[in-house]
Amino acid sequence: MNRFVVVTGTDTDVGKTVATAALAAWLRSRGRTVTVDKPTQTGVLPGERGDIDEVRRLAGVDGSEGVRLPDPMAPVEAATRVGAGLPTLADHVARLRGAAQSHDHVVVEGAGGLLVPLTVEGETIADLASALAQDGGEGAVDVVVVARAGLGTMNHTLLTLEALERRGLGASGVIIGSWPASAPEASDPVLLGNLSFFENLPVPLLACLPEGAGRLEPSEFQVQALEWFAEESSGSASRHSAALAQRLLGPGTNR
Ligand SMILES: Nc1ncnc2c1ncn2[C@@H]1O[C@H](COP(=O)(O)OP(=O)(O)OP(=O)(O)O)[C@@H](O)[C@H]1O
Ligand SMILES: C[C@H](N)[C@H](N)CCCCCC(=O)O
Ligand SMILES: [Mg+2]
Repeated sequence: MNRFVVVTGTDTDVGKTVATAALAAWLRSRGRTVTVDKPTQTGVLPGERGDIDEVRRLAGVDGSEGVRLPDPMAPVEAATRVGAGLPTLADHVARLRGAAQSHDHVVVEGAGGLLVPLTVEGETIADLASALAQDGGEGAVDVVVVARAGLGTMNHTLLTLEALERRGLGASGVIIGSWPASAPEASDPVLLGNLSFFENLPVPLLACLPEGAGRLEPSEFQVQALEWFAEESSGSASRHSAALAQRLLGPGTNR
């Protein structure tokens, strides 16, 4: 069973945090112990609420941060601005492996998109996923890509999948971070086309999170998260989370 789920995105602000919370809530509902980690949290002051606090609130799981920096920028630049250091890749791996000792799954949320440098040496969340995979053996890591629903997402999604592939890290699937409310795909040809694009990717569309999901009450969020990852074809998209469920939860648990 896979231990680490690395949640990356096609960009910043695509819904990684809500997707991380939804994945954590889904795993928890399946009886798994889950923790979440944000290796580099930028744009948040000490005492303010960061992405992990949001995931904690929505999904009811515990969590950790590798480093927190106040400027809303990429990690290396944010660290330079305040003269702070950054954890090394080995520091991140050690912290995450520590978290994995006491949890069935560690869900890791990157900062921005796949190739944003997280360390002074320029390593990215893709390098972190590779390091965890090497450490944990084959199949120890799932990489999930969160993508936008609207115009521009085809290019960003394909670039991200290609970059993963090039690094020998197949994506386990894609999550649409925020699908506009009230089924506008019926009247919006761009959304209709994008839905078909996502459904025909070589990797599964795992979930299509409704716009405003992060504003749901946590109890409701946790109930709905099960439906977002359900196998049935309903609502806006037919979803294919069976493979991920099997990898994360074991055989015969794809519902
Ligand atoms: N609790 C929330 N309620 C409503 N909207 C939210 C909430 N949290 C985030 N959003 C909005 O959802 C969108 C996606 O934000 P999110 O934090 O999920 O992005 P992200 O992909 O995690 O980016 P980052 O790289 O900063 O981690 C943003 O436009 C943000 O303003
Ligand atoms: C501050 C922001 N919300 C993220 N945490 C950091 C995003 C870095 C993106 C860098 C880039 O791709 O240009
Ligand atoms: Mg986030």
